[in-house]
Amino acid sequence: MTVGHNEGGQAALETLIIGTSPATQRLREMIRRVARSNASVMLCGPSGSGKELVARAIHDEGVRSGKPFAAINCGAIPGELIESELFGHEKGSFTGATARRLGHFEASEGGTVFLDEIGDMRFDMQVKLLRVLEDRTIVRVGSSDVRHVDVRVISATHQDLDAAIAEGKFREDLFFRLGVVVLQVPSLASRVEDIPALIRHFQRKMPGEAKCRFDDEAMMLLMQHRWPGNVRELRNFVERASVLHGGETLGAHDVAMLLNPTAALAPARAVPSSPAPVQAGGEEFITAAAPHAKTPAPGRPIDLKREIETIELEQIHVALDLADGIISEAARLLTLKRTTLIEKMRKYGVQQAA
Ligand SMILES: Nc1ncnc2c1ncn2[C@@H]1O[C@H](COP(=O)(O)OP(=O)(O)OP(=O)(O)O)[C@@H](O)[C@H]1O
Repeated sequence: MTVGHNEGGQAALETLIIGTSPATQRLREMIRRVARSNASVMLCGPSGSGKELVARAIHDEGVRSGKPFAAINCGAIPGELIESELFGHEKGSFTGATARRLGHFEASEGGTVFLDEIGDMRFDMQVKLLRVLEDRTIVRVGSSDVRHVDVRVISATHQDLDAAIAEGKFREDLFFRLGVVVLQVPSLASRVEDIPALIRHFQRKMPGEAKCRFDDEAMMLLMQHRWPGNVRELRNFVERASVLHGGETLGAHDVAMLLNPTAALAPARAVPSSPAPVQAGGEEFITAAAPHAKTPAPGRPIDLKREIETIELEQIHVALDLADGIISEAARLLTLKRTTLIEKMRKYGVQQAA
């Protein structure tokens, strides 16, 4: 469960939402506009794209900034507890309710409640939330007193709520109430120009770690990666790179390895997840999965040569690990001539084991 309270903190939007891509500039502009109003905002976007950060930014930029901000992950709270989490309960209202407890709506009076993963909210709870949005009142569990609350509601989802509405799992009237303004938070793949600035930002936030640098090819590879985990994945990548390569300048092959950390665990991990060994020309070899052969994002060009080189480099590392660095053995696994493998290793700057 994610619950956080923030008593203000007026960071400039540019230092909070990092990036200069057109998509990020538009997003900041929308944040400024909605922050001036009190309207309910629904944030849509893939996991790790920064929806919670945007919710905090809307709160911090608006008149409620000095008041509490509570973030609640609706998907992480058991269905039977969510009502009490949000609206509170009276002592003895259910087993375990040993004392009266304020819910987040009352505790955040004057501020903002951020309901993350709203698509996971149970249908019966959706009805109760709708009443809060319509009347601005809550009723604690075990009480009949109706209490007025002054709270702004921001919600977020990475799910297709249209489909959930069509299947009868999400109330359409609640959707309209929650999404007076619907903001799309873009995926990282659709704003790759932000990547260098985001890397610097995350490096600054890791004061204990020596920074690593990325050469031009490494940066190009980072900008071509699909980032299925979005900014969260990039943050984890920067952390991994700093821990393993602090103070170094990384090239494309280092980045390829860091982007696919399980390859470094071969043979213990990479091989079992690969398809079973197959026989070809009387020789057994491993058909390794192609971890970077991903579905392209709609409308984005694919640099096929670079994709293939990334996969090739990863598989060279996997084979070398499997072969304990013995090049002739790695070449056999890759069904390459030894000299061809050495040529490829030179091309990618892969060191031969001492
Ligand atoms: N534009 C940005 N500038 C700086 N940091 C960012 C940006 N976007 C996202 N982040 C960081 O990326 C991480 C993931 O963001 P966040 O938790 O807000 O994503 P989310 O969309 O709410 O994810 P989920 O759907 O899984 O809850 C956080 O550490 C957040 O601070």
